[in-house]
Amino acid sequence: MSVSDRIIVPLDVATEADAIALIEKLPQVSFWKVGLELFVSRGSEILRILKNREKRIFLDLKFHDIPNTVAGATRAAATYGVDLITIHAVAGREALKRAVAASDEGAKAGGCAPPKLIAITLLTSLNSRDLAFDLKVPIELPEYALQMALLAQETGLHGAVCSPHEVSQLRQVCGDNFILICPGVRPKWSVIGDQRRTMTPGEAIKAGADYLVIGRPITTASNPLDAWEKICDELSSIN
Ligand SMILES: O=c1ccn([C@@H]2O[C@H](COP(=O)(O)O)[C@@H](O)[C@H]2O)c(=O)[nH]1
Repeated sequence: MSVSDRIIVPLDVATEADAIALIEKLPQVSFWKVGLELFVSRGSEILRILKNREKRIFLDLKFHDIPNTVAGATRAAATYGVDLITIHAVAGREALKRAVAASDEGAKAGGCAPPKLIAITLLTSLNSRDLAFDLKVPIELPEYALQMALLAQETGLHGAVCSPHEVSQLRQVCGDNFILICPGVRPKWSVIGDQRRTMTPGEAIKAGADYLVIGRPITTASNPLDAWEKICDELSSIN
């Protein structure tokens, strides 16, 4: 896989027209992420658009609900023939197990390959202080992220989303076949914004990430293609 195939760019926009404009500005991007904003505002049409253009799709709707609802949502999502689907690990063991079974059912119904199911460990917009004082979770953040990843692995999910800060430990414990995806990636020249656990693209890949999700540093740049190429150059120069 080339370095550019390891960068997933989110379509965090409100309309298909804005999404298509972005896709056309960045023809080299092979992997796009559809998240809550676009899916809630426009529904599944964007998935058809991306498939027609032979793009890979990360459907990042972060399901978090009771087991029956998570299973139903995963079954429906799996009918679209997307590559990756996210579920919050904190939905719990039963919800994760039910999602695994439902994903196969959905893919069968849709006549497509089943997606890889990816657990959210802890949002990259949260830091240790948020975890301890606001969420009242009494364990250290890296240990919490690891436990969420292990729960996902035990229940049959294929990978996890974590920040670049935890990825090396998760790689060591979960092994090479567990897909690790890192948002919270910021080139040195970009603005950090609402992300709290960040590293540069090179650092995140060196730490063990399979894929990087990089949005605003590319999508809000005055020239998105230049920003994308700068990041690809940084990644090509690491050994
Ligand atoms: O823990 C998480 C899980 C998902 N995301 C998503 O990734 C992108 C990041 O975009 P940036 O503009 O690079 O911050 C965004 O779509 C999030 O919904 C995440 O950031 N952290």
